[in-house]
Amino acid sequence: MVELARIARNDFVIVGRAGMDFYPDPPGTKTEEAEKFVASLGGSSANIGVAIARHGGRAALVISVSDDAIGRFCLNELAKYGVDSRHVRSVGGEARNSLAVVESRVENHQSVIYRNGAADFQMTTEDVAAVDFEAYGALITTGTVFAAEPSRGAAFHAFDLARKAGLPLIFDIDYRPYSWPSPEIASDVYSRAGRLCDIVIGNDDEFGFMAGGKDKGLAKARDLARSTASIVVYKMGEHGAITITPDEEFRTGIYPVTALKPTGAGDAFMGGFVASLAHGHELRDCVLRGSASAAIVVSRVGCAPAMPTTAELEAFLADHPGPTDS
Ligand SMILES: Nc1ncnc2c1ncn2[C@@H]1O[C@H](COP(=O)(O)OP(=O)(O)O)[C@@H](O)[C@H]1O
Ligand SMILES: O=C(O)C[C@@H](O)[C@H](O)C(=O)COP(=O)(O)O
Repeated sequence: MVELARIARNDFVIVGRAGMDFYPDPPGTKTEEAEKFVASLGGSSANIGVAIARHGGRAALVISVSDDAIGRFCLNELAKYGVDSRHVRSVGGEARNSLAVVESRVENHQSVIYRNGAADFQMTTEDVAAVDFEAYGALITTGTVFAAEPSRGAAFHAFDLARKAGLPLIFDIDYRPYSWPSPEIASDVYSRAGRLCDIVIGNDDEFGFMAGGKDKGLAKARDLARSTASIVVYKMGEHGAITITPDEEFRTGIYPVTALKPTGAGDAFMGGFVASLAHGHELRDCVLRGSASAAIVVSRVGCAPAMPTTAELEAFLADHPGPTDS
């Protein structure tokens, strides 16, 4: 385990992906009936980068995007949000950027994600070797990066280099079943990656996949906190979260809101959580501020554009009657 204090630098390097999201417009429209779509930046790692930037932190993405109009859209959007793209490589050939069509509705919600020949899987060990990890306060990885080569090897190489540079490793399990060759490989690779990390965050389904069965997910989370991780957050959507450290375990509730859609919650949670750690809040407050950030995002259209600033988060916390009992 490394010192988590370095997170206070509030300067994060994020290994993962950026994509384009399409939202059927107006909110509530079903995709199959849509005539108009609003486009915004997506991809869970990019969403986390935006969340951190909105909270006043610095975020740099280590990713590859397609060398075409969609990849350039992602680069333009990253610049607009103040997310550093100096480590982004554009890849040519047949690789295509991740594209998500995400409905702004809760009932019968549909998200369709196109990841055929995904450009982000083209990230190489050379790409990560070019990063000066010493310059950052912590590394964040979203787990889909481990689903295929060469990005799997590249992400493990980034772990090695970041660890040598003394960075805490923060892992969002981010399980996208369709990106993996099989659930067994996902479970093996996730377990290997999870054991290397200091902070592991995922929802109940994701820990279940890591453990090889939903009923074993919480035990897996506890096992990580007992053996290798300093903080594990086991999220349960509308049922809140269980936070586990080597010394304690506590439950937290959610901030009820009128949700417009279920997506983006995990990315907002991660951004709000790490930003709060960087600002020196107590662990329980970090979890609650992550949860409140997620509540704000599910009540707005989009994921990246919905991420709250710290001022918006403070205003939300001041107005809201408080989290549900856990
Ligand atoms: N409908 C909701 N209303 C308020 N908060 C929510 C809602 N859904 C999720 N959250 C918050 O977001 C956090 C992360 O949600 P979760 O669904 O577990 O993430 P993921 O996007 O990774 O599936 C939860 O722990 C909770 O605090
Ligand atoms: O991460 C993706 O590839 C999908 C995103 O582009 C999209 O913004 C989204 O739906 C994020 O929400 P999540 O699925 O709850 O992470």
